[in-house]
Amino acid sequence: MLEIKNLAKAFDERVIFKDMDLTINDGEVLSIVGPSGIGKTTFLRILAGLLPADRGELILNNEPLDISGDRQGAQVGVIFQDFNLFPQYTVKENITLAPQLVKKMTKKEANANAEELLNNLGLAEQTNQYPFQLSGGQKQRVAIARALAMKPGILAYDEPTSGLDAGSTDRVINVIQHLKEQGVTQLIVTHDLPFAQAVADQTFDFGTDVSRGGSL
Ligand SMILES: Nc1ncnc2c1ncn2[C@@H]1O[C@H](COP(=O)(O)OP(=O)(O)OP(=O)(O)O)[C@@H](O)[C@H]1O
Repeated sequence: MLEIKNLAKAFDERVIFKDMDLTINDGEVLSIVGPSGIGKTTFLRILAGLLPADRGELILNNEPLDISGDRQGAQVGVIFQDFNLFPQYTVKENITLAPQLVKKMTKKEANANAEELLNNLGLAEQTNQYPFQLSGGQKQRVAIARALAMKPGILAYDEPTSGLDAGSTDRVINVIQHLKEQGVTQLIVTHDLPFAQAVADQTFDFGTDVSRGGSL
């Protein structure tokens, strides 16, 4: 379960959002919608531990997450729009490197874990390929597998259907539903309202469900 309490962020005195309260239960899919420039990516970067919040709490499975913008650990898995795969490594290496370095998994454990994830995500044939050899949808699923390999408490996506055709969007919906059945808690930032309606148990409107303006 992720609990967000009284979270606030300003850039140079300009309050992007404040009084943000939200709870996502285990295995739930939450979509975050709202107009361009309203603060969705800023929130995602705070959740990912890449940007500091000015106040508030993030509590994942009863453990407080650091909100200083310098978090260690991989409690939140994020799939960014450009996927950030390592171009010089194969699909399997992309998925097994961090678990060995950060989670201290043995190579054997990391490989077994990667193979299971690749099978589940329909990527078995791509195991030894490099990112440049993959389609956009395949790259995205590798990014999902890489995030899941770190066994995060929550998986978050930034605009996962942007640039995808209808068939690929359906595939993303299937992957999210499959992970939901396995109990993975997921948060999705999206502009795509039909997609949000198709996958989400709960929708948070960043335009209306947080306060902004004034001072912190
Ligand atoms: N590092 C920064 N310094 C100052 N202002 C910033 C910074 N990052 C974002 N902003 C501002 O914060 C506001 C929210 O931006 P953000 O990218 O979070 O919006 P968004 O809802 O994700 O938009 P979009 O849907 O277009 O991606 C914008 O006005 C943006 O200009």
